[in-house]
Amino acid sequence: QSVNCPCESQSLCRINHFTNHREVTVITEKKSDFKKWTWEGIHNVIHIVDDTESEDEADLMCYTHSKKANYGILGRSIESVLLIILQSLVKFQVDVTDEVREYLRKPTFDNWQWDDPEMLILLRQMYIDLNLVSNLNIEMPILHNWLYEIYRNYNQVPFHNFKHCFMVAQMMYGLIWLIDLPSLLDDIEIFILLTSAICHDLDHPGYNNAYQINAKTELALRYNDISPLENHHCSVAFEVLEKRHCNVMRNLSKDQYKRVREGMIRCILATDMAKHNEILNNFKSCTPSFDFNNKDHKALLLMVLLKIADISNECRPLDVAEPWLECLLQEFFNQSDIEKLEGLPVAPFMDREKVTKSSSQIGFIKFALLPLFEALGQLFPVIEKDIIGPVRNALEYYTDMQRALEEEKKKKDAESSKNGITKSNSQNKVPV
Ligand SMILES: Nc1nc2c(ncn2[C@@H]2O[C@H](COP(=O)(O)O)[C@@H](O)[C@H]2O)c(=O)[nH]1
Ligand SMILES: [Zn+2]
Repeated sequence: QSVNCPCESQSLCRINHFTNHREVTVITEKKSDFKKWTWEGIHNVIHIVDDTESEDEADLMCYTHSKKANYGILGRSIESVLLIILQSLVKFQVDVTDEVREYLRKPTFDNWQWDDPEMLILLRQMYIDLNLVSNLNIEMPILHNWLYEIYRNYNQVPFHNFKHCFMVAQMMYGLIWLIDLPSLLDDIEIFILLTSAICHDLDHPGYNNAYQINAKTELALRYNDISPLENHHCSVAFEVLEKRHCNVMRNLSKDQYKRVREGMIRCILATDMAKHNEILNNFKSCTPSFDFNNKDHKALLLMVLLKIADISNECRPLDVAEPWLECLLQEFFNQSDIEKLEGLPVAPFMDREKVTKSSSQIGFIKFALLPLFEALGQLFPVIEKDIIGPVRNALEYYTDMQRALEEEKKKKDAESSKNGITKSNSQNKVPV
């Protein structure tokens, strides 16, 4: 399912067949606006608070010369990054209404109604409304710089992009309020949860760990095949945070910084689905006697919360969740197409010949999603109605869809045999 890409950069598009073409067109249309912006002009407009001016200049310039490998430039033109920065600059001045602040806490939040600069503003609002800005003494210009940098470091791939980062953060934010976590955890733990959610897929290339390992990519070699992607996301997160002008932790004590770093590393590494059952089983064994004074229990809780936020699309309304599934399948198919071309192993759940929306979701919801959500529900029954309920509905929806597909296949098979076509000749396969 390759797409004719309107942009000129064929080499990037080979990797990113599924770039958001609407956005590409919009950006191409707006390209002329950017002619008047010079790098120097941009640099003056963005109030970067930093003592190491020359380093910043180099950082900004890396877009034009692609000095760094990937780091958020996959499938994205320099103009698109600038557009976002400029729009956000204007919008960061804007206050978010009480109505939107309330809506932002709901799992029914619809990301498709919001553009990227608006999402940056909403992320900022989360830090404000959780009192992290005031209690952890986060300076507003630094928070802005950090958010731009986060935005820049997500690639424009079909699923693991900035919108996914936003949605995971938004679900985490919703859970924090729904469970009333500020009454159970301290500011540092809340900061770990939200910041890990924002950083957890930084610079994702759109190809999973299996691909990294089988294709012996730079990341697999660097991390010895051990969660290469999650190690990379985490490493990029701290690279960004280490820049003085982006260091939202710069007013924390050494001890607080250490806690944040340990917590974020633990949470982000936990998002590797290969560790799913191990983490779930550990969590289930501690929930009957969960103790908020026990460090290990709390560490597990934080990991489970991030994992839940990460895979939570199916607890969204159907019109929000289904486009996300389409994005995920696009990314899967993109990978399996390349794997076939390169002669690498192809996972059946990524193969366009074998997978449908329903087959993909039934297994995932039954065996990965629900067991995890229900384990958290044991500890916090308050999530039953708004979080677990919609997942059960989604399972029903996809089960019906699968049944309908099978019925259709049976009918077609019967028709074929009536017309003398043998079953093995039939092309109407229902993928499993
Ligand atoms: N079949 C589905 N797989 C899903 C869905 N949501 C997530 N996932 C898988 O889990 C990982 C999550 O980790 P991430 O950190 O990479 O985002 C993701 O890559 C998918 O493989 C879903 O709704 N259906
Ligand atoms: Zn993710």
